[in-house]
Amino acid sequence: MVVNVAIVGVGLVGSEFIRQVIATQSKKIAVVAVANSRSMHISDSPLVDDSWKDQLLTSASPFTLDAFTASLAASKAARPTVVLDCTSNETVAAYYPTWLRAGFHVVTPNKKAFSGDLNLYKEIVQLSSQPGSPLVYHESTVGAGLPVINTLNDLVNTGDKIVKIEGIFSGTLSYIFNNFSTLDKSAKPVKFSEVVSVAKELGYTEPDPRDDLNGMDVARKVIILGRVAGLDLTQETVNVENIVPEELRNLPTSEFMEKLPEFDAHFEKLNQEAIQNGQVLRYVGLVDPVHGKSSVTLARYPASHPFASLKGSDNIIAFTTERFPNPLIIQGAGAGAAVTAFGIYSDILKIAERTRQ
Ligand SMILES: NC(=O)C1=CN([C@@H]2O[C@H](COP(=O)(O)OP(=O)(O)OC[C@H]3O[C@@H](n4cnc5c(N)ncnc54)[C@H](OP(=O)(O)O)[C@@H]3O)[C@@H](O)[C@H]2O)C=CC1
Ligand SMILES: N[C@@H](CC=O)C(=O)O
Ligand code: NA
Repeated sequence: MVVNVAIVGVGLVGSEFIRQVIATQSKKIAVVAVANSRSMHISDSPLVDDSWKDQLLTSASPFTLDAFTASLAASKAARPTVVLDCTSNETVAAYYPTWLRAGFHVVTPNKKAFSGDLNLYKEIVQLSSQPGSPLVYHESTVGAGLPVINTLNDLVNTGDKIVKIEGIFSGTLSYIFNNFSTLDKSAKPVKFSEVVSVAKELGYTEPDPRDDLNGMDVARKVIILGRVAGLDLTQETVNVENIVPEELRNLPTSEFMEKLPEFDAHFEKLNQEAIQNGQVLRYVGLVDPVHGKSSVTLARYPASHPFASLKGSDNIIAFTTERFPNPLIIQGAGAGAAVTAFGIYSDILKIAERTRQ
């Protein structure tokens, strides 16, 4: 079945998703609406080229969630409609119950609804879990397009018992520490602030890189995985190590990037302490249902550990379960527009498949 897709948020990820749909000439997906924080463009026919960018730029329709939703009602009568949230906004995330009640499916890489208010999360699960109810997919909220949520759901739904989920869940922090903290003597030494700037330029970071460095992005992923595994995790119940120096925590984003070089020596000291012990620094998330101690920490690993040999912006997620005492491991690129859009694209194809008549 062809599904209509209405996108809120056409930045890096949203626009890459549209590019992939157009490039593959999808027969299952018709992108019919685009919006950013200022305006919206509702199209009479599916987008087939880049002209939506100009149409959105010159659109006279200001974006509001209510107006956007009302304009989708007509298209819903013709086809199933998926609202795709490609913002990182909490107000947009809090609107999912309204969309679900209106009969729209929801797909998103936005972590806020699944890692924020527990009541919102439970309401979304409840509204999307009745027979015939609209569907919610959020694969790209953890490990971008890597099949992490799907695998965890399969483990849980088939009755496996989760013992531990441990990994490097941040493409940004993986990239930063893989390059900054290495035992490879042939690698060119880099300054911490330089490697953060490159991660931002490559599109791995959150709009404000402090949302990665303060551990909140990883904590959100730990909370999402914990909740899918059946735990009522919240930001209060996950222990998070914030590595943003105190002095930089309340500055505007641009000033933060300007001042970060002043703290290069601090990060280099941490790095040298690890390296002199034959270890590297890695920023690691842990879901621990057995001991109830889920956490995010900057830890040290010896060269022999799988976390020490990661490359690029790869994520690694190890599920230890009753059936997999030797962990089931998923590894690969966990950030960047292309792989995040891939996760969204495959989620929407699942909805197209499940709504086939
Ligand atoms: N980049 C990555 O590697 C990954 C990203 N993600 C997630 O994907 C999502 C999108 O990331 P990315 O594309 O990099 O972000 P960008 O900042 O590039 O784009 C965000 C888009 O959302 C729009 N937007 C923001 N607030 C609102 C609002 N209140 N109402 C309507 N539109 C709004 C922005 O519009 P405007 O331009 O007008 O502000 C912009 O179009 C985030 O949730 C991120 O966490 C997940 C996995 C990996
Ligand atoms: N900033 C995040 C993007 C994906 O969630 C990351 O680096 O992993
Ligand atoms: Na994923």
